[in-house]
Amino acid sequence: MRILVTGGAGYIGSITSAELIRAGHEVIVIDNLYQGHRAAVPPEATFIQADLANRQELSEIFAAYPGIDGIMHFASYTLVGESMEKPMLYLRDNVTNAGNLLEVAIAAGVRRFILSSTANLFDQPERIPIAEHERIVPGSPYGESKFFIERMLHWMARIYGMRYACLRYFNACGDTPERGEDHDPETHLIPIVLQVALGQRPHVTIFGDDYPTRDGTCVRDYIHVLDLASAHILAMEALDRLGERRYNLGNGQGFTVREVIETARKVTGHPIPAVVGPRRPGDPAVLVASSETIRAELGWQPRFPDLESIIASAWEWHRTHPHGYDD
Ligand SMILES: NC(=O)c1ccc[n+]([C@@H]2O[C@H](COP(=O)([O-])OP(=O)(O)OC[C@H]3O[C@@H](n4cnc5c(N)ncnc54)[C@H](O)[C@@H]3O)[C@@H](O)[C@H]2O)c1
Ligand SMILES: O=c1ccn([C@@H]2O[C@H](COP(=O)(O)OP(=O)(O)O[C@H]3O[C@H](CO)[C@@H](O)[C@H](O)[C@H]3O)[C@@H](O)[C@H]2O)c(=O)[nH]1
Repeated sequence: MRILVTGGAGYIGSITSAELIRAGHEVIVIDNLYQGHRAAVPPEATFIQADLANRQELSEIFAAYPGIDGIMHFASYTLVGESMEKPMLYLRDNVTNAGNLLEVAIAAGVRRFILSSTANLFDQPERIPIAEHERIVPGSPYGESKFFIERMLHWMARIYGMRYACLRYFNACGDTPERGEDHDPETHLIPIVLQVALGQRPHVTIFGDDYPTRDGTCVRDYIHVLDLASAHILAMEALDRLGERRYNLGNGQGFTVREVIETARKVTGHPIPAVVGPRRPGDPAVLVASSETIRAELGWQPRFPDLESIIASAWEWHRTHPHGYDD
């Protein structure tokens, strides 16, 4: 298939692009390099530097590259914490950019779409692990923006026959030997912890230790980026028979912030000092996925179920790329 990947110079998009190419698909990447890196885009992919805010330019791209079979939409503002400080970047820009993309794609006849959605749809889960039928309560403007895009897709399906899957990732992490997580500023827990191990930060700050969890720190479900990539490819290849789907994607096991730091100490052999700070607004206490639906419907199986192997894969990339793609 000829797949358009928005955000394909970013962390998850670039690794998924490489996996798509390995599976025999053709990849066209659109990225404005706001967070992405040109060097992360696989050399076999076509790269177009463009901003989804520019609908005219998007139309020109679809005209220049006819016959796109499907879209994987990763490009987004992505941070829960930032969305509590700059809500309109999320509520306006994330939604408008997705709307531009969908409108142009539909006009060009594209009818397959995979959305990077999020666990942040579930701020107050009644049951853990969280299944797809859990009540949706976005935890932040970020989560709300993804929920709105999910609803947009629903109407595009009803009105234009769009086939789509919303993949609600829990915490993406881990790297491959060639590509890794390199954000500026970095806000995600695992890369921050590894920057401490590299001597680039004096310590990691734990955002709150008074949550109702086993050690007082937040529990998250950490899923390897290659397992996310395989879910995207399986879903894209199955969309014609699936129609309209939402899948929660995680390992089904939760780890506290303290457990992540402890595992990173074991993997790196570094003491990784940690200090406790205040809670970060927008963070729910516990997010753990039930991924039974995608396992049953698509035969998806995570290849990296344990935290130690996930952190080891991230450590390998960070150790060999201490300054990320700038090395
Ligand atoms: N990292 C996670 O744990 C996680 C969890 C759930 C969902 N997600 C979602 O997955 C997707 C990818 O996340 P990531 O961690 O790889 O983020 P990322 O920031 O590494 O990648 C996003 C890419 O999109 C590009 N981009 C942003 N706005 C753009 C625009 N207007 N036009 C063109 N390109 C633009 C950026 O330059 C970047 O390369 C996002 O949609 C995010 O919300 C991520
Ligand atoms: O310096 C840090 C950074 C993070 N945390 C905590 O570590 C956990 C994980 O945080 P982080 O790695 O920033 O990920 P999340 O905020 O959980 O968000 C990610 O996971 C969401 C789904 O759960 C996605 O939607 C987002 O895009 C993605 O950024 C949270 O409890 C944070 O409070 C710390 O204690 N200290």
